[in-house]
Amino acid sequence: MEDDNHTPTLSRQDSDLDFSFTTTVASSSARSSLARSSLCLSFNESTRLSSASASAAASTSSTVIPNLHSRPHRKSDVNWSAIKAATNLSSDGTLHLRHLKLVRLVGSGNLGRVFLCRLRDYEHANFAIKVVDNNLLTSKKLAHVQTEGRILSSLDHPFLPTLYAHIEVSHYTCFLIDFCPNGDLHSLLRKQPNYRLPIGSVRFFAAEVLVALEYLHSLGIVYRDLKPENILIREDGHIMLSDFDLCFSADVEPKLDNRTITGNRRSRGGCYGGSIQIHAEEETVTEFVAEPTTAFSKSCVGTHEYLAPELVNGNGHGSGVDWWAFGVLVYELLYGRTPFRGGSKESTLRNIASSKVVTYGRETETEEAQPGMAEAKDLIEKLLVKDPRRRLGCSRGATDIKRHPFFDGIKWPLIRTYSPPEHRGVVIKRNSKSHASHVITPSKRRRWIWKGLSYMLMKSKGSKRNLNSNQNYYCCRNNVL
Ligand SMILES: Nc1ncnc2c1ncn2[C@@H]1O[C@H](COP(=O)(O)OP(=O)(O)OP(=O)(O)O)[C@@H](O)[C@H]1O
Repeated sequence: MEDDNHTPTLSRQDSDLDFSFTTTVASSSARSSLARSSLCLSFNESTRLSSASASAAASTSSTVIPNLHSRPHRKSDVNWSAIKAATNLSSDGTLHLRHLKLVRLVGSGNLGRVFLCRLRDYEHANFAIKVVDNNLLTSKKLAHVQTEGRILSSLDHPFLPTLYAHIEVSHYTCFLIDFCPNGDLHSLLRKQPNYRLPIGSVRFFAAEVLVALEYLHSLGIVYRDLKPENILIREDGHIMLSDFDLCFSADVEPKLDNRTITGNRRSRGGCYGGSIQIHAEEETVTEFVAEPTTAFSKSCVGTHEYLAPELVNGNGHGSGVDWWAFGVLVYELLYGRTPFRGGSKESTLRNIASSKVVTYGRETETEEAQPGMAEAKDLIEKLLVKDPRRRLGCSRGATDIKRHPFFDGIKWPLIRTYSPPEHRGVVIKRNSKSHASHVITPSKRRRWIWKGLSYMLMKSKGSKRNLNSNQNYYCCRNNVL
């Protein structure tokens, strides 16, 4: 229970904080030791953090809770409900570290360590907490932490993390986000024969990443660190992009474009059948286009094997770097290696910058003849175009990539409902909402009110017909609450 006499000062809070993340815990990192690290050679002037503001940031102590009602995609999420319940019970209406219980270390990176944690009073909701020790970071890295916090707080998408709380305590910055128990795509690849995924799985993961990138671009965010290590697999088998410290923001004007497509329509020659006639038909479709237009940065950031040529050349780059990296990703998932990898990091960069075209190596004829393989290669070749002005995706964004034949048959608005592929090393929990009963949410309370109301109506009217209609109404409400 919350202490009623609680004074929200740092010293009082510190006494009941669980600072166990300061102790050394044996790592059970889901990330393989072969994971490729990101590089960062220079920074945009606009994102540089002065040491004065860095130390000011480090010394603040606050809990920043994102607006609990501004996440439409989380409306029925049990973790979100648990956070809301814990926050409502908190004496000052905010979440503190003392509300959390660290379970184990799941991984560590350049900026900090990530722990699995739970809310003390809602044991069934798992979260990941990224803990950054500001005292250990240079001002450049502190700027990255700030970027990550800013980006995380703006996201609301099923394939991106939800920031449940941003806690600044003493010299620690903590981000509470969704926990992904199935590790990352890099570790998953390394468990597969020849580090390769079947083409159906490649299509599934690529489609989800594409939708996540489209969302980021529509917010004007260029991701710049796409690689399998940063694609985490959620409990339900869907993906979650992570690691937003290398992102940069640009202007974007999402718009609806009309496009005319010509296709063939088949029709019967009369009311009762007859010969089939084929008509050439023009159709106008309205498409969502949201590609950052003014995106421009000269920083060389990312991971060697995934860097686009314009990044390597240092001539400045825009959102096209994400579409290049997307091509490298599809290639790696399909072939178990990246297309320009050389014997050293320098030779990798030389291969990327040179006009070398993408090659595929010696795959067996049977593998190459798999349905979808020709389309996958065509997609890769259209994405791995050195000149960003001619690269697929660079003018109209994800909309153009979604229409590529490799993704034929995907119903994009329904993508969240597709069953994720099963693989060795991934345990998919089909109904991740099974622990909903442990949290009393406002919507549940409303349901109880409705139940009570329908019971009262039933008693007052005494009619079976009315009872049924009330029940039906209640069921309908249930679906929309
Ligand atoms: N939400 C999560 N659920 C489960 N594991 C996670 C989660 N977020 C991060 N991890 C794991 O923790 C490790 C470090 O996380 P992350 O990459 O975010 O840290 P970082 O300090 O930003 O690293 P980087 O060096 O890539 O910048 C990774 O191995 C990742 O797999």
